[in-house]
Amino acid sequence: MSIILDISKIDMVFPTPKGDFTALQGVDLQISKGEFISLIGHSGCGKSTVLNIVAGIHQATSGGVLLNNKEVNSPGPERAVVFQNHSLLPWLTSYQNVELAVKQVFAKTMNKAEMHEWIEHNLNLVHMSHAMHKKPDEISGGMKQRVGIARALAMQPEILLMDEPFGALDALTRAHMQDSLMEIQAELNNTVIMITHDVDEAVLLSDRIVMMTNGPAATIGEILQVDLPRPRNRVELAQDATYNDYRSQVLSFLYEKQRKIETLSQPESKEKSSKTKEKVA
Ligand SMILES: Nc1ncnc2c1ncn2[C@@H]1O[C@H](COP(=O)(O)OP(=O)(O)OP(=O)(O)O)[C@@H](O)[C@H]1O
Repeated sequence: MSIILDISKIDMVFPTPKGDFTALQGVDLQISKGEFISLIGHSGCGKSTVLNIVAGIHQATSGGVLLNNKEVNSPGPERAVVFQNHSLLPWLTSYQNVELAVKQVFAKTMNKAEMHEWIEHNLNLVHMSHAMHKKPDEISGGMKQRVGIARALAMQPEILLMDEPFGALDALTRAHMQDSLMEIQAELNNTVIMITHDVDEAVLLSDRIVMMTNGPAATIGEILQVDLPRPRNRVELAQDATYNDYRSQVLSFLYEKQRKIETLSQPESKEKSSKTKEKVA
């Protein structure tokens, strides 16, 4: 398969009042077209920093990112980002939120009728046609997240970047969203990088799970290839020995090899790392 994204030897150093802080060191990852990659690691290890560099929001201190052999150094519609908190504009309806993105990308290539059809098509993909004229405060958290995904998909990005997209949802809604995302990806063959704290979510959705070491100077510790046939069914997989073996390998990396040492002098990391544990329990 062809490499679409080349993350090459990335270091990221943030200047802070206490001096330079090396967040990432030597992060190197090549991603093929159509791959679903999860980034997992303890809180604060640098997952969002990696995603933000790929999104073009941050510039790596050294090393760089190539998308289809072109250097990434600013945000662009070919890399759509879905955040945990949907980030819809509250004064616009679901339809209008998607429309805004579509106009940004396709104003020169689509006429009005084509745009209308394309917006409806993408809202349909995430099963939101029935509420497309509602504003964000009139729909549930899961529905808002669906609109955020429709907006990202409607830009026809080369890569979908998802930063804990389902982190704020209840378990049942989360499961529905994961299933929808798997269906959409099977249909569109999107290349996806998703940050998650949820081991089951990572194994269920991914082709590869990229496990990051704890910072400072975090890097990729291990990469797990998930060779489970698709379509994947969560109920059947719960009993599947291979699935459970993958799950154990991720847990072992997080809680044995990269055990997060919590001390009283690190109240913030203590609070943050409990986020990972909750999802795992
Ligand atoms: N702009 C910045 N200036 C200084 N330090 C930063 C900056 N952005 C991130 N960091 C630090 O870099 C490290 C990595 O942060 P990052 O947000 O990428 O971690 P993360 O793995 O995504 O965390 P979480 O899972 O909690 O979202 C952290 O120690 C963080 O405090």
